[in-house]
Amino acid sequence: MAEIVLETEGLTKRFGGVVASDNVDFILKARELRCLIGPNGAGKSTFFKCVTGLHTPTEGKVFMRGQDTTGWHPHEIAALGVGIKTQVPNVMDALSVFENIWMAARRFMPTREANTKTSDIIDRLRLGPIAKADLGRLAHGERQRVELGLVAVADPWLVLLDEPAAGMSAEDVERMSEIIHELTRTAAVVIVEHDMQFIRSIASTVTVFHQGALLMEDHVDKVMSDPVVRNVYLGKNA
Ligand SMILES: Nc1ncnc2c1ncn2[C@@H]1O[C@H](COP(=O)(O)OP(=O)(O)OP(=O)(O)O)[C@@H](O)[C@H]1O
Repeated sequence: MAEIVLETEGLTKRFGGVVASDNVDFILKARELRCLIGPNGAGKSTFFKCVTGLHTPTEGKVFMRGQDTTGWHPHEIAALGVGIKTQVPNVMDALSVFENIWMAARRFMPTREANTKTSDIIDRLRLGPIAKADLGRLAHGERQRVELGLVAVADPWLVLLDEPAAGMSAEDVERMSEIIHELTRTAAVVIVEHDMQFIRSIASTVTVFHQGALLMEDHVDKVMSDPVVRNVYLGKNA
């Protein structure tokens, strides 16, 4: 049986009277790919932030590979082998793609190994043609791929991505979906996402949030054709 890499038990976060995450029980197994979806304000980001250490849950627990990580800081979680891509990237525009990825690699390994690892990531994420370009000169979709490279460099067994396809062209979305599939060869991946085209192209199990709680969890096709989800929670975007 596949190992459980991420589990939450009764995960609850309150902001004053608002229950932003409501008693969420969630399980993700090794190399699974899961999208978290739901309408605006459904609690996806709050759940993501409680898991990645950006918020401390009011109640409940988070376990990663069985280790209780509730209330841990993001850097402590990253040190376990978890790759986190938030919407606030930690990159340097004046450095090249290679240099940015190399700097991330160097945090985890000696220089020579970092050189090899950076080349490997550049191949895996198909960044070869832009490896020497300064990050500040890249198009949005290319930047997003580089940011994924920074996450992949540490060989994570769990990758947590917040809206990786936001603002991308259809072509970029397709490429991002290929890359995410490639990541699942070695890691479980959780993605908070709004982009329905991207979610369909990934065609994984989706977890639907509503009013902070889990509403439904099933294959994307089943969820998309569910009348409650379609009419009430996905609305015209479906
Ligand atoms: N820091 C905060 N302080 C107060 N209320 C918050 C805070 N963060 C989120 N909330 C509230 O918690 C609820 C869930 O918000 P959350 O951002 O988690 O939803 P979401 O599903 O990620 O929405 P979106 O798709 O718009 O990003 C909302 O009612 C929101 O207003």
